[in-house]
Amino acid sequence: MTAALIDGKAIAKDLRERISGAVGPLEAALGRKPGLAVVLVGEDPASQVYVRNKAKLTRAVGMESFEHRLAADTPQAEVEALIRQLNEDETVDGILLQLPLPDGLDANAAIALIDPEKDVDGLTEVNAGRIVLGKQGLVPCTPQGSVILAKSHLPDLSGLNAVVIGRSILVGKPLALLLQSENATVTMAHSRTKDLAEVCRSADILCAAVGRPEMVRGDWIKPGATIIDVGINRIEAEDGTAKLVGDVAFDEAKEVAGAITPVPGGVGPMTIACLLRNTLLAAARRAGQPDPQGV
Ligand SMILES: Nc1nc(=O)c2c([nH]1)NC[C@@H]1CN(c3ccc(C(=O)N[C@@H](CCC(=O)O)C(=O)O)cc3)C=[N+]21
Ligand SMILES: [Mg+2]
Repeated sequence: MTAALIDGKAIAKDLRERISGAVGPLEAALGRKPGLAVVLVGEDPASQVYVRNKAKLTRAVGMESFEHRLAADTPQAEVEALIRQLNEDETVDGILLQLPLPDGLDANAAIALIDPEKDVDGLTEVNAGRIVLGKQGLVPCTPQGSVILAKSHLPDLSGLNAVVIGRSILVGKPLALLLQSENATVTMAHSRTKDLAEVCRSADILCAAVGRPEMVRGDWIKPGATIIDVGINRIEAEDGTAKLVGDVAFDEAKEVAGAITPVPGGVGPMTIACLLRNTLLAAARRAGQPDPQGV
């Protein structure tokens, strides 16, 4: 058996095109483009690539991109002053503080300052609380993208067994809640879970978000299951070059699963598309406009 490939790159492109179509009418209503501010502290090369891609795709859908690059030794007070300034800036609809921050900086204290209506990463207590309460808010991008990919193959998740490995604040925890709100029966597994392989074998939908290269093996997978691989791990290939792999051993998994997301080209591109979607929603809501439809 060979699994169907869930093409995150194509699904993300399609979502960005629909976002792009909604930006024009919103721009007319606002009298300006929706704006996304990205704050990058320090010089982590992987973060720099990611921030550059985001800025390019933000402009490609017709939004304004504001980039703020601060030195790795920037004092906490200066990071916080920038966030306060972006909160006040009417042309900024979304604020993304690129994580992790360099050592010595307190990410939680900085995130807590972000205006929840501009919190396009969905990391503030207000937006986390809204997910728990089932209220409308801004949902973290990677979990949102993961659910869109799962539903692209399985439109109705109702009654299915979903297993999420990983319980991070950015991904695992909100992903489990979103799957539950789709009426899946959700198990939140993690590094201390007993008989993890056996738990995974119960999954109709298996989401791996642990950050361990190829940890999930083929024999952990129920035949026909849908696999959402959230991991993006940079490892050294046999020939010494760098390559990206997920948290799932793809070549083994594809022989057993019904459908699987590749890495790269799976959840990663969806994360960025959902960030743009959140920026669009934040811009509309801040202006008292209805949520754009069809995105
Ligand atoms: N506050 C915050 N929010 C984030 O969402 C956030 C963050 N900080 N810090 C860093 C991580 C990383 N991240 C990625 C998103 C997309 C790809 C992506 O599109 N990857 C491509 C491959 C890119 C390549 O080739 O390197 C893919 O999977 O196909 C990767 C990584 C978001 N992050
Ligand atoms: Mg864990």
